[in-house]
Amino acid sequence: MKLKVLIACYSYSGNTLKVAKELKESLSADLTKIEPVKDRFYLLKGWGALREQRAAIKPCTTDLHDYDALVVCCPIWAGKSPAGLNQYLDELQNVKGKKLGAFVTMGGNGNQKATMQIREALSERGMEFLGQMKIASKDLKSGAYTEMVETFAKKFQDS
Ligand SMILES: Cc1cc2nc3c(=O)[nH]c(=O)nc-3n(C[C@H](O)[C@H](O)[C@H](O)COP(=O)(O)O)c2cc1C
Repeated sequence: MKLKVLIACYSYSGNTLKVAKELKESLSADLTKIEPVKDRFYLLKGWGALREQRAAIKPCTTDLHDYDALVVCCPIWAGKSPAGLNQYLDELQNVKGKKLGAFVTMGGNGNQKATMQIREALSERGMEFLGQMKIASKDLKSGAYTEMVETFAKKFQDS
């Protein structure tokens, strides 16, 4: 069965959005952009993420009523997910019983907690976690991310 997938993408400088657009093509998915109402200075971005804060976001698709699956994606900030992304997770509706995936883009290759944060927050609300992907800047530069996207997409094609 072909899943109807929503990709919810937070991207500050475009890396995550670039990957999200490729996944969108691969899955014929819809894409909604998560954008903060206010931009914050670099250090406050990191601090908000580190402290698992919330930050107001502009209207976007938060109701999963018409979807079978959700892929949440964002950059890593201070090892974690941006405050606006955390806010988005809180605002999601009709998540129970739906499939979930998460991916992050990041400068380095560290032990990043963001995909776990997304998984935990939404598994608690009854979503079924299908998989994750972590894309480093070097994967974006070399083009290796394309194959990673195809492998990740398969989890949503075969369900
Ligand atoms: C405030 C801030 C904090 C960051 N913290 C990390 C980090 O802890 N680890 C890491 O690997 N990259 C970190 N980065 C780099 C971004 O995760 C990386 O460049 C990402 O691909 C950006 O995605 P975007 O272009 O979609 O915003 C940070 C970037 C910013 C702006």
